[in-house]
Amino acid sequence: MDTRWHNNTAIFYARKFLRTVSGPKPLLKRVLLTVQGMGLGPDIPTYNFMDPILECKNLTHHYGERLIYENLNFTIEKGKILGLLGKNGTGKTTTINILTGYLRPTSGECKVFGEHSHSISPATKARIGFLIEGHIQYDFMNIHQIETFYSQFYPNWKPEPYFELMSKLKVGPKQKISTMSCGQRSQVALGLILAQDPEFMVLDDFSMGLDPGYRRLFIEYLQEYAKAENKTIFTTSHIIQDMERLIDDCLIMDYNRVLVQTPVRELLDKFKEYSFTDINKNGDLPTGGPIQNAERSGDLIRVFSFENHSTVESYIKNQGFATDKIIEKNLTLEDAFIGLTGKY
Ligand SMILES: Nc1ncnc2c1ncn2[C@@H]1O[C@H](COP(=O)(O)OP(=O)(O)OP(=O)(O)O)[C@@H](O)[C@H]1O
Repeated sequence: MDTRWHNNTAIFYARKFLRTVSGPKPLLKRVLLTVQGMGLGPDIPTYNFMDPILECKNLTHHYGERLIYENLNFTIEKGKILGLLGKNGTGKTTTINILTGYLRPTSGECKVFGEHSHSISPATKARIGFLIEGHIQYDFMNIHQIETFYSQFYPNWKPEPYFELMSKLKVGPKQKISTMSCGQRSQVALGLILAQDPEFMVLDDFSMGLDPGYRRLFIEYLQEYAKAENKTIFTTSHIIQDMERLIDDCLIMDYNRVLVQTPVRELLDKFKEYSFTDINKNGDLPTGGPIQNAERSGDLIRVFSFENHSTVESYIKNQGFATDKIIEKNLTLEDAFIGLTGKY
C-alpha cells in the first residue's frame, strides 16, 4: 500500500484525536488498542541484558555494483554513546537505515537487542527511539497538543524531559509546530523521543539547524540525561566538536573501510600531530610505517601518528628528512578526524 495513504490516514486520526481529547475518548481508545495490538504486545524477545545492545557483524553493503563498505564490525554496549563519523557519502545513513531495519544489508548481520534489524519484533521496536531528518509530521498541533497525542501511544511515557527541553527552547505551550524554526522543530522531535523513554536511541544528525549556544545546551542536557538514565545512543553528526562533548566511543569511517573504533579519550591520548620544517625542501611527504597521514603547507610538514615522539622522529629521519626540531601536538576530535581521513 502507498505510504501516502498511511500518512494521510495517520493525519486524519491525529486531527480527530484533537477534536476528541476534551470529551469522552472511545475513538482514541480504539486507535490505541490497535496501535498497542500492533506494537506493544506480549512477545518479549530473548535478550540477555549483558549482551551488547547493538551488534553488527561483517556488514557489507552495495547499491547495485557500487560497494559502500565491506565487513563492518562494531558493537554498542549498554549505557554507551557511540558516534559514527565519516565524510560525506561514506555510508553513515546507510548504516542507520540498516540498523533500524529500513534497509537490508547485502551480507552480514546487524542485531538490535539480539534480534535481526530487518525483523525486529514490535515489542523491541518499542524500546528504540529513532530520530531522522524530516522531523515531525503533525505540525498543525501545538507543543502541548502533540505531547498529549504522542503520550497515548507509549506505555512508559515520561513528559518531564520533553517539557524541560521545551522550556529551554523558550516557546509557549500554544505555539504551533508549523510556526517554529527548523532548529526548534528538531528539538520538539527530540523531546518527544526522550519522553518515550526508549532504552536505545538512534539520532541521525541531531544537531541539524541549531545555533551554537543551543547546541551546547542541548548536548549537555542529552549527556546528563543519558548517563543518569543509563541510555544507549548511536548518533551521527558532521559537527565534530559536538560529538567530542557527547560521545564515549567513536567509529570513524572512510570510503569502503573503518579507520578506527575506539573510546574518544584513548584516541585523543594516542593519536598526535608531529610537525617540522622540511630543511631539505625535497617536496616529498613521509609515508608508511607509523605515519597515518601527512600534509604540507609550504616548508612545514605535519604528520599524524599513533606512535610516540621518538618512534616518529627516527622514522622520519630514516626516510631522509632533515629537521632540527619536531613539535608534538595534542588533537581535538575534529583535528584527529582530519588527521585520519585527510582534508579531501
Ligand atoms: N538508494 C541508493 N541508491 C544508490 N546509491 C545510494 C543510495 N543511497 C545512498 N547511495 C549512495 O551511497 C553512498 C553512501 O550514502 P549515505 O547516504 O549512506 O552517506 P552518508 O555518509 O550518510 O553521507 P552524508 O554525510 O553526505 O549524509 C553515497 O555515495 C550515496 O550517493
